Amino acid sequence: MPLDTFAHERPASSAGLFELAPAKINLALHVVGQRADGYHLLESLVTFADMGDELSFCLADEDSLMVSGPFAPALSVGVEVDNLVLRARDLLRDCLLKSSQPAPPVAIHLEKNLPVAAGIGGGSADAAATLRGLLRLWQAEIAEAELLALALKLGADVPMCLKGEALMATGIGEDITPLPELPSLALVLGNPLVGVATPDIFRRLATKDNAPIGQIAAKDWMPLLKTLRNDLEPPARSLVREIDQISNMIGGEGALLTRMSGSGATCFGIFPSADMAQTAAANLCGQKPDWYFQAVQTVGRKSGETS
Ligand SMILES: C[C@@](CO)(OP(=O)(O)O)[C@H](O)COP(=O)(O)OP(=O)(O)OC[C@H]1O[C@@H](n2ccc(N)nc2=O)[C@H](O)[C@@H]1O
Ligand SMILES: Nc1ncnc2c1ncn2[C@@H]1O[C@H](COP(=O)(O)OP(=O)(O)O)[C@@H](O)[C@H]1O
Repeated sequence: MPLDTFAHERPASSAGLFELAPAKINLALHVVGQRADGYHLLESLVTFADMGDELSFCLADEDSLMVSGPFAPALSVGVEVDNLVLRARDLLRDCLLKSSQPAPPVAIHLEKNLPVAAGIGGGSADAAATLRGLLRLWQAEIAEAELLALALKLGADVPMCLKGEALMATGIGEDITPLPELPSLALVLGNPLVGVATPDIFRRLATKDNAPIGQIAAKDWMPLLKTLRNDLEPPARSLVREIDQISNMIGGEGALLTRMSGSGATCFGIFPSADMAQTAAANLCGQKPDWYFQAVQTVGRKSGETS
């Protein structure tokens, strides 16, 4: 028997300890420099959706990972060993065994609801949810700084996904300042289902020392967000021509603002209300049934409707 079994069928029961791996949304992303190792220095205003991949964890006789859901097929090639869920499990187990904490075999089920290589951090969110879930399942303890360091080994976005709250990320994405004042927003996410490799987009950047976001002291978030950008948008638009189209389609439904998240190709629109976002997503699905459109509400301070 292989150590990790991998299948796309939903298991008979997905009972077990549950973790949501919410979609990450970069409301703004400024590239402000580059480190000697090639990683880029960012300032990014990040929030998280109320939906995402869904993971469950059960103690078992042997380790396994089962993947189901609409985007499971997108993970089918070569990801049996590379899956960030397995990398997170193995890294955490190694770390716990060093402090003599037990980390017995576990059956993991991943319901892949988020498009893959889409700029909304599905893999990073899965890795973070695995760390959170296994710590609970194994009733293990680890200092927060050590956990964040472990998360960073899995990817620059994994520490922020561990937090799952509105925040400002600096450094390569790992320096996190919570932004509890950021309101909950009604968004529509749209993706043409063209996967984008993050390194390709960073490589195509024309300028790496762009104007920073700087101090945030906002009361009126919409005017502030309109002054901010995603510096990865021009290189992504030049690579994936559908980004123009999807952004215009979301804008045409009455969004107050449209932007791309992360390295793309997912674009989002901010809508005045959850009802308007739901209607817009339904209209967009009707126009392009083969693309991905999803209305979401982001985490954050509840402040009624977006102005
Ligand atoms: C661009 C962002 C914005 O939130 O999101 P996604 O588009 O991936 O969702 C992130 O910075 C992605 O973070 P993550 O996907 O965890 O990146 P990693 O696995 O650590 O790195 C993948 C590759 O992206 C590039 N990279 C990543 C982060 C960064 N600050 N500078 C970089 O240059 C490097 O080429 C690296 O080899
Ligand atoms: N559980 C996972 N979910 C998604 N992608 C994964 C996962 N494990 C490994 N990957 C790999 O990580 C890469 C980035 O995926 P993802 O996190 O979805 O996109 P992005 O970095 O654009 O937000 C993909 O090319 C995929 O092969």
